[in-house]
Amino acid sequence: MTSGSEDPTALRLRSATLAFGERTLWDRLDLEVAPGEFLAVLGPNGSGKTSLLRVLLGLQPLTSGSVRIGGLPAGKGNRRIGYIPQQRTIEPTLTVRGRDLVGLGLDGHRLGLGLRGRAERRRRVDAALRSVGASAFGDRPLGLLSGGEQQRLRVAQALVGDPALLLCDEPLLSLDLASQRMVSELVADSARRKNAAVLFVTHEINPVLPVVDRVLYLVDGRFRIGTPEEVMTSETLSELYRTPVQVIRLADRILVVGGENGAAHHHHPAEETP
Ligand SMILES: Nc1ncnc2c1ncn2[C@@H]1O[C@H](COP(=O)(O)OP(=O)(O)OP(=O)(O)O)[C@@H](O)[C@H]1O
Repeated sequence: MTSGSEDPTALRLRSATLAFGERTLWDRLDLEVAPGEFLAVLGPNGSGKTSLLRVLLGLQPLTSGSVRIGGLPAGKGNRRIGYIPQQRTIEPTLTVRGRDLVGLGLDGHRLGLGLRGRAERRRRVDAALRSVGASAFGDRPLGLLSGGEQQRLRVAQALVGDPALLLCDEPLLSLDLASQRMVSELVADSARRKNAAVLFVTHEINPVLPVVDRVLYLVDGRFRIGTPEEVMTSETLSELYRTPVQVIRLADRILVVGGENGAAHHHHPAEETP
């Protein structure tokens, strides 16, 4: 846990509202996330998931309310935050190596430019590559790696600076089911080891279900926060979507049928289990 003088919460939103013009993305959101906690952020397209991460990164001011990261106001370049941005395809011609990408996660960390600093930088990058099982391909050009391998490196980049808060924006998109599980577990294990809190934006709860502590579900300005058992019910989701939604539990999976976003659960064929 954190020392006594620090804020015991990794992040705290109080009555946080974000609106663009007439459109309110979320209204009076109260959220506290503890160190080591894994929060999945769910919701249909345009419900404000990415905007929430941008607020925490200090890139987007709130319309009203307050935000604190480890007790401090959100601000740009916060080294306590690790960030996995929404995935872009890496050009196959990109010759930058994985370890260079991971090293970018140390920019802004004052390790010095001398020999000592360079050695320390290398030691940390090597450790981060090892922690995601990427040592074998860390020296290969990024563009030639598979989606799952690239995603491991993005996780390593986000973790190399030892963040207290890890923000992940749909890191599972376009990965096959096995890679989705692998990346989810990697993020959860690494964060838990360092007692870092995780906000994990995803369309699909199933790959993260085994590691999720709580869910924040955003729909059209409304939201619910709770354990998956509390939030992922027909009653709660029907209320949120204001239309009948059926939640079906099938073995260890949750199927959501109906709701304006019902189809979103089938947008990404890679996410479906045979
Ligand atoms: N700076 C801005 N000015 C005006 N509108 C914005 C701004 N930033 C985001 N929006 C709008 O807010 C809405 C929410 O966007 P956001 O990217 O947060 O949604 P999301 O839940 O992450 O969606 P997706 O699942 O599609 O990624 C969108 O309709 C977007 O166009």
